[in-house]
Amino acid sequence: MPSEDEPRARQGTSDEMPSPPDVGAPVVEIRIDRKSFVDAGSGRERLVLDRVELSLRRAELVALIGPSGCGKSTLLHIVAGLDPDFSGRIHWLATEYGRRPRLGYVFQNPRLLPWLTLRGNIALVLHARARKDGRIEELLAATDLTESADVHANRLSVGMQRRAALARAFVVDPLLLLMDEPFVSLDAPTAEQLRHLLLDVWDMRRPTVIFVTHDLREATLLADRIVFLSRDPARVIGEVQVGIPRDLRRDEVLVGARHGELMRLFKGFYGEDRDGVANPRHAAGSE
Ligand SMILES: Nc1ncnc2c1ncn2[C@@H]1O[C@H](COP(=O)(O)OP(=O)(O)OP(=O)(O)O)[C@@H](O)[C@H]1O
Repeated sequence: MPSEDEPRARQGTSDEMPSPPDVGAPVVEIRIDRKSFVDAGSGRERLVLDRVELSLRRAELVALIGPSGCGKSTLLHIVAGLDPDFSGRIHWLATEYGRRPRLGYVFQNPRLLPWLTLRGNIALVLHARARKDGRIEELLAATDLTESADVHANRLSVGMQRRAALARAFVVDPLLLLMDEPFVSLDAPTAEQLRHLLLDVWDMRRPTVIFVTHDLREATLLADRIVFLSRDPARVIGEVQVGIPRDLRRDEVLVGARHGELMRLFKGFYGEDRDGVANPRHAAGSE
């Protein structure tokens, strides 16, 4: 694993491949010079993110991998504007006056309001006019939830709640979608089904996506590019283009072979035990 003192390397070498042809102009340049938290116990300041730089392009899917607790969720929060307490700059390039664009956010926990129906949860994020323009029905159909639309959220299965969270994130037609381990702790077949569903729904509008995962195979299947973070503090220690053409992502043999190749890179960063990165708790059945 590269030591903290080594200069940050954009790794890839033999794994370097050009971006997919339909990846477009830059959407955002993320530069986090420093992000720290005050430790509640000791009262000391702890540096979590240190000089993290990353840019995302239109219609690009980027996976963020790093050790548990290294600061991945913190990074997403900063990009989403949920945590303004950092030094650096989130530079939006695809909107007028550099305004933050429409964002979708899929949290680890679906965070549905239990007293509302599934449709009500999705409608909640929309203006009144947009509730009537057919997009809710479109997303319900795309996520195979039409028949459950009037069921209260607390009566939905976990898999259905995750699908509803996807529908709610996509319904605002985001320019950028942030996802924090969206399929964590699902059983392996349900998680795989949802990954494919994500690709289908993504294909309808093709937003830029950045998602956190501990699962290298999930990153290989879904992402165009994988960014690897170190811990204490988190820095970008490498990135790689996955290089699987989008129309071949369902080819299990191809994905499996590329996963094997990328695993060598992964072990180079995190070592054999990969403690806290490919934690079985997070990456059920995939390593
Ligand atoms: N509000 C907060 N106050 C103090 N410390 C925090 C706060 N939020 C996060 N932290 C700490 O910052 C570090 C990074 O947390 P973060 O949740 O971003 O990590 P992560 O990489 O997403 O973790 P995981 O992979 O386990 O989900 C952790 O040590 C965490 O305890």
